[in-house]
Amino acid sequence: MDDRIISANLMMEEDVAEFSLRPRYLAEYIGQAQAKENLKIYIEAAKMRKEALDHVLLYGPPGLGKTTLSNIIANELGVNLRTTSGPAIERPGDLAAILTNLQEGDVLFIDEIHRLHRTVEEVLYPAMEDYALDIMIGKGPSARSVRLDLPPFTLVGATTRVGLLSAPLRDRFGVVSRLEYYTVDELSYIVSRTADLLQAQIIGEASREIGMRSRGTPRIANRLLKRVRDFAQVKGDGIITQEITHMALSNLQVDPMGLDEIDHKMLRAIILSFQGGPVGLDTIAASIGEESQTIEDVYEPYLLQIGFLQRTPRGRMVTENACKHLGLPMPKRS
Ligand SMILES: Nc1ncnc2c1ncn2[C@@H]1O[C@H](COP(=O)(O)OP(=O)(O)OP(=O)(O)O)[C@@H](O)[C@H]1O
Ligand SMILES: [Mg+2]
Repeated sequence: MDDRIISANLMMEEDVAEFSLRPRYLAEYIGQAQAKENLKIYIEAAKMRKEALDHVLLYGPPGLGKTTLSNIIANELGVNLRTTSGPAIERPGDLAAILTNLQEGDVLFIDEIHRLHRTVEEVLYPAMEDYALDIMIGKGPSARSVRLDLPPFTLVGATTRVGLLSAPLRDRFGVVSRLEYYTVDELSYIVSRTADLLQAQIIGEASREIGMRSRGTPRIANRLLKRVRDFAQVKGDGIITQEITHMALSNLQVDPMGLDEIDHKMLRAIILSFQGGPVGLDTIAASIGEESQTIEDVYEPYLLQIGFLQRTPRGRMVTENACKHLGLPMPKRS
């Protein structure tokens, strides 16, 4: 797990604190209008029919609110939530134990569902489709399969890498929602809301400033707010002003677009060493001493989103906007 201030990944000590900042109902959940509207209807319909909600797959970059939304789904349905994750379920029997303990209508949340073991995944197919569990009794030629009924339940799966999901698993979700990066307005609102919960005083411009530098990601917004609050307490009178925010964020080396040294290093390398690209991901990774996978999952998505980077069949290319932002001339390509 990386420890950049602008990492969208959850840091260890945030785990507990994050819990209390999580919105608990759809009405408190900011942004993601599309996903929210649809879910609201499906939840209401399921409740009217007194049926389990159809299985829901949530996907999108880290820190956008997948775990939060799964909690909300259970709350709105008024059912129990059982939480686990792909890598935590080691054997088919582990999943069978979880499934047989569910009560009617419950939500089972499987985080990082793309990391489920194949053998475990196969238990899930009949469970999702027919609310049934096929178990083998005996060994060798006398082995036979017995089918157990499960209570109707809702599987909520979350993943940052939907491309790694097998087709049979993906096809068994009735509702598939992609979470999008948040707008600056939405993030500013989230920052104000979190400040309220933390009983910190923040002025509107400061919320906006933090919103702008949060890479479209609520988790980053909340983290930056907490660090800025520290600065306000020590260097100011506790009130989070725009001035304090500027000072704190430049100390944290988060630039006005929310980019940090590693983003800078990567963009500069592409511009200065590779004429702006196209250049392969592995080559970029080697030249800045990072792993390709990390670049692809963590750094690159936001740079693509803001149009600083382009993916082409021959590799990554920087854009004119990226050069402008870094104050470098756009390289001439031969
Ligand atoms: N729509 C939202 N409104 C307000 N706060 C939000 C919203 N979405 C997320 N947050 C806040 O952002 C933080 C991160 O959200 P969450 O843990 O749900 O992200 P995630 O998508 O599950 O991330 P990961 O992929 O790392 O598991 C939470 O603390 C939550 O308070
Ligand atoms: Mg999560």
